Amino acid sequence: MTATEFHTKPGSQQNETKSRVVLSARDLRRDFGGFTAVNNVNIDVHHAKVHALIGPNGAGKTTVFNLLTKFLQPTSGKITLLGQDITKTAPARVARMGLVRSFQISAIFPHLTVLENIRVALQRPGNLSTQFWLPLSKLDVLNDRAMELLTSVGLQNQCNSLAADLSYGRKRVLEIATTLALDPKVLLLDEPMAGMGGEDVGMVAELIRDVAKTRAVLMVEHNLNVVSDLCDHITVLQRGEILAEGDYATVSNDEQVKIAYMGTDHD
Ligand SMILES: Nc1ncnc2c1ncn2[C@@H]1O[C@H](COP(=O)(O)OP(=O)(O)OP(=O)(O)O)[C@@H](O)[C@H]1O
Repeated sequence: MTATEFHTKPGSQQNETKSRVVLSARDLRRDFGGFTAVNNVNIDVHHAKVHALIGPNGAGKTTVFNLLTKFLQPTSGKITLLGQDITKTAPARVARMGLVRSFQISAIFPHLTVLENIRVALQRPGNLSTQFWLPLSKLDVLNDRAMELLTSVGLQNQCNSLAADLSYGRKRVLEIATTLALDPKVLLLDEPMAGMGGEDVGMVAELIRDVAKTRAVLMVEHNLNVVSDLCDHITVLQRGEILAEGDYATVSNDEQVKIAYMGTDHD
């Protein structure tokens, strides 16, 4: 199976046990002028699960991400985070409430070391941002926590390397680690495997699996091998609306999904 073909994977069905919803969207809609990019979208993201948002180009995945993180305001609908209505809440406040979005590799400071990158990220939740005028050495209190975080993502041996010198995959791991410094309850990842080779994909998939043991992960992902291996629940979008949802076995067996992906109704 190639990464873009949607085939049934025998034995890939996973039990979807009833669990706690931490992020939900109801009747989400977003218009751009006269064009409706997202319509009637309902999503429930569960604690300790990996949820994928997939669909062909232009399906509305990025728009849904921007709506959930409040970078875009919905035309209508309701978004709830940890039981609180965030439909009209500003993005910065939503992030402080625990909904954190990964900003790809560009979010890393390339000329700081790996450890310094994490220390900078740790300043935010620790209210140390007002201490920017202090010398970096004053931030040594953060080293223990930073090393703990780096160890948890397997970057402890690169702690003194410049971020710029890391491999592409490790840069992505570092970037995810900087988001973990905010201790998110829900982590949104936009194409975390984009541009990666097989070995790096395996490393980042392992990290995401680990991260999702204690928080919800919602990810846009084009690589269907990754989706089938990693994701507990999948929402398939097409032309801004939900085409199918369920575990991988369910959506991969859905005739509408096969047609959307293959442009045909046979395997
Ligand atoms: N700011 C905007 N103004 C007008 N149209 C927009 C805007 N943002 C997105 N769209 C349109 O909304 C539709 C959904 O776009 P979106 O980027 O959400 O899709 P996507 O599923 O993320 O696509 P891709 O996989 O190609 O990134 C597209 O037709 C796009 O052209």
